[in-house]
Amino acid sequence: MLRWLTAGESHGPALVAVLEGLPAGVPVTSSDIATQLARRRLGYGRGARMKFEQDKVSILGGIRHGLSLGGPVAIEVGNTEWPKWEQIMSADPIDEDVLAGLARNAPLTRPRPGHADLAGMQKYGFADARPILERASARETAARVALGTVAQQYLRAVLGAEVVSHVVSIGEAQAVAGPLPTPADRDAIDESPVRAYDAQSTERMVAEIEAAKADGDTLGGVVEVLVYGLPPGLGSFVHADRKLDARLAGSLMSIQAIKGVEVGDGFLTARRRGSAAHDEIDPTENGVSRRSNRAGGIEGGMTNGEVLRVRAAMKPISTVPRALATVDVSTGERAQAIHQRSDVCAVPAAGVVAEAMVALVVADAVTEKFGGDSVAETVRNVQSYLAAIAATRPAAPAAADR
Ligand SMILES: Cc1cc2nc3c(=O)[nH]c(=O)nc-3n(C[C@H](O)[C@H](O)[C@H](O)COP(=O)(O)O)c2cc1C
Ligand SMILES: C=C(O[C@@H]1CC(C(=O)O)=C[C@@H](OP(=O)(O)O)[C@H]1O)C(=O)O
Repeated sequence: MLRWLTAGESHGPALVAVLEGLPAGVPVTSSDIATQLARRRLGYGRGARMKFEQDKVSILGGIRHGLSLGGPVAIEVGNTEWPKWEQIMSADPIDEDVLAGLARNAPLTRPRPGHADLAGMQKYGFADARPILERASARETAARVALGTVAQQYLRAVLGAEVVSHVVSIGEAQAVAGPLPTPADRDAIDESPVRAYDAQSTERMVAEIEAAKADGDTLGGVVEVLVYGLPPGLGSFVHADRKLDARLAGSLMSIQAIKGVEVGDGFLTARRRGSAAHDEIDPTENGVSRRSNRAGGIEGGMTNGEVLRVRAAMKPISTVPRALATVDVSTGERAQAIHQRSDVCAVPAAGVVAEAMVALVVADAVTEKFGGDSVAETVRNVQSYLAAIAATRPAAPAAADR
């Protein structure tokens, strides 16, 4: 079993992340993590903060000389913005007069519709949105991406599995239909400013973001995550909390601003007849083959050996420059919601975060199925299972379209 936790605020000194349950021998370096964190920062439509802030990675425990030790892995992602916020976000009490003199510390009393502000202020008893937005902020996703990097390294080491993501739509700009991207397409996707798979979609999505920005508006969209190289049988049908599709949906939905999740063809499948909804199976000389992968690689809460395919829908950013109507909680009067700087669209970044969440959930399911205190032991267990099911394994994953 893998367990993980993050802590830290958006403008605090650092985010911290802990991953427990990882076997010994997984290759991980701080530069692997920094590379993934840099991918999360990219993307057309992100706000000013992405340009001037850096993610400062330190591995604090669980790794020695580039390999995991079997104990909890602890990672710190420093917020380089911290010096500007040191007094406002100080853990220790600060002199009231000093605080009162800081313009940035003025209470935020005009909650943004769509953000955590108002319900959070009510729930935790604050008259200021600052203590709410600091933790609700998607800054926390940097810690998730750090953990996801470790999970991806584990999946690669024990199964040779690879996680890929791309942006399917931004606002009304939808990617053109075509074959699914593979791990070989990863660099090309990252070179697209919106992390779309083809140049034509990139151009339309960039134009969509530019139009929203010019209108003082924001945008959401849909990302897709694919995992190549998974064996059949991860997850289970036997109980609600062991179903892999349910676990993937929950973890994707836990990403800030994600409001919908699809497994395989998802909502489209609901419109089809049964004869056109499933993936027919043929025997082959060395295993089986499926004619399609509409199920997205999951049947009965378990992987079936096809490419795992899930989508997550992100709502538009709620800090809308053309500010939305709200109430000033200090006066009870009508007001316009807080707006300072903000992202116009963070869908490309959300795809990188979604990769991390999928990697963590799948890695957890792999530890359950194959156990092992070291990578070598897990690999032995994987090999023995694969040999036992050789006759009914997919010989080659079915082709599917985006
Ligand atoms: C990568 C990423 C960046 C985000 N950037 C912003 C932002 O700049 N401004 C904003 O208001 N919301 C942003 N959000 C969304 C908010 O964090 C989110 O809407 C808020 O925490 C409320 O949670 P909910 O939308 O899940 O209900 C971002 C989300 C992600 C995943
Ligand atoms: C800092 C990050 O994202 C932040 C997520 C976020 C939000 O409300 O979720 C709001 C913005 O922060 P600020 O209000 O300080 O400009 C984003 O920049 C990050 O992703 O590293």
